[in-house]
Amino acid sequence: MKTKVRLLFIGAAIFVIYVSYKILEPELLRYKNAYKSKWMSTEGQNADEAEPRTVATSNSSFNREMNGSEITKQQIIQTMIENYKPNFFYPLEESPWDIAAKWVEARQIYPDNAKELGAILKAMSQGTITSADFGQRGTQLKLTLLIDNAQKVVFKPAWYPRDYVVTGTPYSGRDRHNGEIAAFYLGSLLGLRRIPLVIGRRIHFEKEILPVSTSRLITTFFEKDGESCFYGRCRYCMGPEDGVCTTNGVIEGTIVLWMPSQFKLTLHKHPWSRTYREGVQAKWETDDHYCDKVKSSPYYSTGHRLLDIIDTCIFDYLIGNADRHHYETFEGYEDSMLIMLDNGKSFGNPDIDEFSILAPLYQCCQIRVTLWEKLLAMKDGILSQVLAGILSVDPITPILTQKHLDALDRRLKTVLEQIHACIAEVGTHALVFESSIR
Ligand SMILES: Nc1ncnc2c1ncn2[C@@H]1O[C@H](COP(=O)(O)OP(=O)(O)OP(=O)(O)O)[C@@H](O)[C@H]1O
Ligand SMILES: [Mn+2]
Repeated sequence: MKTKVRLLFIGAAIFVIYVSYKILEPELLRYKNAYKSKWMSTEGQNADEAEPRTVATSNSSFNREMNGSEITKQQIIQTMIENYKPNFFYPLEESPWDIAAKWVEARQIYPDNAKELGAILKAMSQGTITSADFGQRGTQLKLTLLIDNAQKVVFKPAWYPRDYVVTGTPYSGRDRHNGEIAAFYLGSLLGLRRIPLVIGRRIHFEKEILPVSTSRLITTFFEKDGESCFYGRCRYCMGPEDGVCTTNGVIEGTIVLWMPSQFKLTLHKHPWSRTYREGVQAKWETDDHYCDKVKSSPYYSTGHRLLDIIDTCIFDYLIGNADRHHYETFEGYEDSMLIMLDNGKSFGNPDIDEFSILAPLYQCCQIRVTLWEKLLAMKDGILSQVLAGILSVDPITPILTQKHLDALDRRLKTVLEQIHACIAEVGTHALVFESSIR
C-alpha cells in the first residue's frame, strides 16, 4: 500500500514538473539561444548590451492564436484589470473583518481571486471611526484607528502631492501614502499576497477624528492657517514642525488593515539592509560572494526565506523602496512568509532606478518560476496599464503619475534582463519550482 502511495506521489511530481517545463519551454529555449549567441556573436560585449535583443524577440507573443481567435494586448490588459480590480459592491455574508481575519495564513494574507476584497476595502474606507490614537511603533507619523468599534487599522497621512519628487538618499523623505496603495495592488498582480489590505481615505478631521481621539492624541493637536493639524507620537514626531494639517478640514491618507492579533510577529534584521550612514558600506555592498555567506545561516539555507527576500527585492526595486531594513514573519510558523509590511518609502523619484535594491537577486541568481511567469506576463507596457486601470477605482485616485507608471515598465525590463543574465550565468539553477522548496 505504502509503495503504491509513493509511486502515485512520484508520478504526480513528475507530471507537475513536466507540465511546468512545457509551459516554460519557449522562454527557456529563447534564453538558451540568447546565451549561445552571446558567446558566438557578441563576444566582447557585456551581457547588458546583448540583453535587449533577447527581450525584443518575444514581442509578438501577445498576438497569440487561441481557438482561432486573436487575443490582442488591449484585451489582455482589460481582462487583467477586471480580474484584479476590487469590486466594492460585492455582497458580504458576514462581517468584513471576520472574513479578512479568516483569510490570513502562514504564506498569504488574502487568497487569490478574493471576491470579497473590494467590499472589505470599502468598509475600511467608509466605516465609522470609533476611536483614534497615535500609532505605537515605528519612526513615521501614523494614527491607530478603530473602525465600527471592531477593527483596528493604521492611518498613514499624506505628506506630498502626487508629483512631488523626493531627492537625496534612496531612503530619503517621509512616507508616501499613495505608494502603499500602488504597492498593495502590485503585490496582488505579482501573486505576492503578503501585504495587509490597503485603501485610500479622506477623513474630516473635526467630525471624524476629534470627537473620538484619546486625550494623549489630543495633546498633539494644533492649528495652522485655520486648518487642524497633529504631530502624534513616533521617533520623528518631535512637535508641530513634524505635523500634518488638513486641507479644507480634510486629511487624506491610507488605511492599512491590522493583522489578526493571534498572529504574533517576529522581527528580523534584513541581511541586505543599508547602513544608513553616508560613506559606510554594508558587507553586501563590498562582497560579491555575500549570498553564500547568507546561505550559510540556517535561516536561509533551506525553505522559503531567501526566496521570499528575492521576491521582495524585485517588488521593492519596481516600487523604488530602498528602506527594507528589517522584516517580520509570523511567530510559530516555520514556513511563514516574509510579510511585506510598510511600503511607504516607495514611488519617491520616477527618474531614479536604484539597482542596488536588486542585490539579493543579482548576488544569489535565483528566482521562483511562479514570480518570473508573472513578471513576463506584465512586460512591454502591460504592467503600467493594468496597474493604472486598477488604481483608478481607489477613493483617492489618481494614485500614481504617468512618470511613476512608466518607471514601473522600465524597471520591469531591467528585472527581466537581470533574470536572463542569471540564467545565462548559472543556467536553469536560477529557476526554482515551488514544489522543490523544502
Ligand atoms: N497592518 C499591520 N498589522 C500588524 N502590525 C503592523 C501593521 N502595520 C504595522 N505593524 C507593526 O508596526 C510596526 C511599524 O509599522 P511601519 O513599519 O509601517 O512603521 P514605520 O514608522 O514606517 O516604521 P519604520 O520606521 O521602522 O520603517 C511594524 O513593524 C509592525 O510590527
Ligand atoms: Mn517605514
